[in-house]
Amino acid sequence: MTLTKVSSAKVAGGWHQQFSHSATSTACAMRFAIFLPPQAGPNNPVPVVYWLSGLTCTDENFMQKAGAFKKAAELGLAIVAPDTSPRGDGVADDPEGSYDFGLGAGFYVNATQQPFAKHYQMYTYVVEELPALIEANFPVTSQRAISGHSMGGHGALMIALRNPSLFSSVTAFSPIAHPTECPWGVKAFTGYLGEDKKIWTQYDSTLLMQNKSTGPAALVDQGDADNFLQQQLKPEHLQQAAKQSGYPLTLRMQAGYDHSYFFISSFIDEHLAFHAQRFG
Ligand SMILES: CC(=O)Oc1ccc2c(C)cc(=O)oc2c1
Repeated sequence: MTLTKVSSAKVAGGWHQQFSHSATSTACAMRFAIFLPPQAGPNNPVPVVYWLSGLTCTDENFMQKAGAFKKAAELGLAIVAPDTSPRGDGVADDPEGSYDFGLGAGFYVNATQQPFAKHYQMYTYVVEELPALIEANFPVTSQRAISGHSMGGHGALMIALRNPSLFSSVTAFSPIAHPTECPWGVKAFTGYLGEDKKIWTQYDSTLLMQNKSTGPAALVDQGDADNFLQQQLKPEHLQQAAKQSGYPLTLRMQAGYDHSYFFISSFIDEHLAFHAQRFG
């Protein structure tokens, strides 16, 4: 598999790089960003934290705004940030061009509906194709954790819950915690997965957590001044699910924080430390 280097810059003693490659799962060129800490090398492979971004984002938002590099360098963690949807000529978009469906809004599911099914296979891309590519081409171990924001927080929780042997821990900022019961989720799942709500359940963190008493340790931070909290995010549903099943979830309400990267940058060090502790 050929990787094309798009950019490279030294940061925090390590390297931030962007690559594009031809992806099989999404049948198009995909771009991702990677941070390699200074200690990563052929004789010292490091664990990887996968970061899933939110609506409208690309591989760039987290890398430019989260302020994660110094802590990741200190802890010896690589970070990989994929794009949030397939893109390019021939990739279907929302005919209305909205920000919450289509390009930049893949929701980390495998679409079954036309015209999205050909390219919108973000679940397989993130769970299978990207980690295989990263582990074949960079000095990393097969130890993985996953984290994300909003739509990406939904993706991180859902992917960790469905793949407990692949991810040792999961953290999320402001996740869309119960997508089958909020407007963003209902719109995306109807468009990508169709009307059958039974199919939706496999992609809903709250419904998955309700039925699991064990799995990757989970940490969720949610700002209480987030404009999307009540209508879209519903973290209390996730907490109730964890209470019901006994799942190891820590949900922290953070006073005064909103939905932005100011919030993420305030707590990202703690999320990286949470993952590092579970890598051991
Ligand atoms: C860079 C940035 O602020 O990203 C951002 C802004 C808003 C949202 C919303 C509203 C939802 C989401 O899933 O992600 C997201 C990301």
